[in-house]
Formats: sequence, C-alpha cells, structure tokens
Amino acid sequence: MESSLEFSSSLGSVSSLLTRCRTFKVLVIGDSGVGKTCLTHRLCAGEFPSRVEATIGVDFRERLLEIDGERIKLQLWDTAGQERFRKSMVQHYYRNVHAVFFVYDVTCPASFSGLSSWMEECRQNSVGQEIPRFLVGNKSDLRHPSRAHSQVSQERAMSFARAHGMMFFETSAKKSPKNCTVNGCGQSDGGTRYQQDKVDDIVTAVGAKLKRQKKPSVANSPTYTGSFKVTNKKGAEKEAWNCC
Ligand SMILES: Nc1nc2c(ncn2[C@@H]2O[C@H](COP(=O)(O)OP(=O)(O)OP(=O)(O)O)[C@@H](O)[C@H]2O)c(=O)[nH]1
Repeated sequence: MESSLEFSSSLGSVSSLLTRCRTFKVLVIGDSGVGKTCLTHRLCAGEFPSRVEATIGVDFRERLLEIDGERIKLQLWDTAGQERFRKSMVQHYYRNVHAVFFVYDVTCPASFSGLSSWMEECRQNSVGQEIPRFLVGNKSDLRHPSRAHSQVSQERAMSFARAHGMMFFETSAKKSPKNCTVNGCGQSDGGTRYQQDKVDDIVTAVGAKLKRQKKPSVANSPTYTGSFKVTNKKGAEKEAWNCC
C-alpha cells in the first residue's frame, strides 16, 4: 500500500512536469476610467465586477487557456490610468512584456486621442513593433446612434489599428453582445448594428497569436488567480516557464 502511494505521488510529480505551460505577460494600458479593471476582470473571472476603484500601481489577473492542445497562461497586468498612481513603477510594468492591450472608451474620444501618449510610453520603455499590440474599444454597450458624433467610430479605430499594426476589438466588459459569432454583430438599442467581440473570443484570439510567437516566455506568474498589488518585482517577474 505504502509503495503504491509512493508510486502515485511520483506519478503526480511527473504529470505536473508534463502540464507545464507558457505564461505570457500582457500589459493593459489606457486612460483612467476606460474600464481596464472591469475588462481584465471579465476576461479572467468571466464577470463584471460589482464595485471598482481606481487602480493604484498594478493588479494581476490570470486566464488559463488551452489552444491546440497546449496550455498557456495569460497574465494580465491591469495598470493604473491615473498618472499619480503610476509614477515610479512604470518601467517595471514594461519589463519582459509579451503583448500590450491599448484600451479606450468608445464613448470618450479623448481616451482615443490619449492612445498616442500610451504608444509613446511604450516606445520610451523599449516596447517595439515586434511585441503584439491589441486595440480594445470598451463600453460598446453604451453606443447609441443618436450620439454617434460624440463617440469613437469603428472606422476610425480600425484605421488606427491598421496604421499601427494592431489587432482591433470592440467590446463591452459589462454586457455580452447577443447572438454573436466571432467578429459577429451585436444589436445596439437603436437598431443600428455594430461589430462587437465577445470577451472570450478576444482572449482566444490573443492567446492564439501569442502561442504562435517563436520567442520563449519570460514572465513568471503566481500560482493562484486573483488580483494583488506588486510589492516585489522579483517575485512578479521571475524568468522562465511555469507550471499551470
Ligand atoms: N457601461 C459600461 N461601463 C463600464 C464598462 N467597463 C467599465 N465600466 C465602468 O467604467 C468605470 C471605470 O471602470 P474601471 O475598470 O475602474 O476603469 P480603469 O480603466 O481601470 O480606471 P483606472 O483604474 O483609474 O485606470 C466604472 O464605473 C465601471 O463600472 C463597460 O463595458 N460598460
């Protein structure tokens, strides 16, 4: 009996070795209030948080995916949009990053114009064009044809994404578009149809794109899911592969 227990425990360690997966660090940036926290919450926990406060520093959330038989982990770094809550931490956010989400609010053109300064921050922190970038227009549930002139049109966002080699998504962290297929259409309140993406389709597309990357994973991750504050960058950014 004892030896069979020993045998099964060693089998357990072998199987944990076999379930190793790659972890990808995805930085989520954008103006304060565009919904980065809600979006990462939705992408990782599958729900819209009932209460949110302005992010101070950074929060982590993780999402485990299985794509073509390989397990990969997306580690989303939800960063503070408010300058006063970023400051000295910024350069640490950009270390060993595998992908960047640029988030704006579709109902707030200023947050879209603000993307240029987020791109500049990326450039200053040596995040080059080789790092996959994703443009995400959030709060699509608030779109309404009567307010089209004061909102960021999908055409404008798509042409920005094209110009900067980004994959573009428009979604809502709050409400899933109904009857959507991947890149399908959601029905807005006024009857006009907008393309909307389901959050799950976004993570799958991002995971698939990162999985195809040749570069090995460099960011490590904690062994639990949830959010926590970075207090020690060494703990948050250990090199190498991680066991899911
Ligand atoms: N209607 C709607 N409201 C949203 C959506 N996403 C976020 N919100 C609301 O927008 C507000 C800001 O959301 P946050 O997720 O805290 O924004 P943030 O970008 O993380 O803000 P900072 O932490 O300050 O950088 C909150 O009141 C959310 O409830 C969405 O998809 N639809």
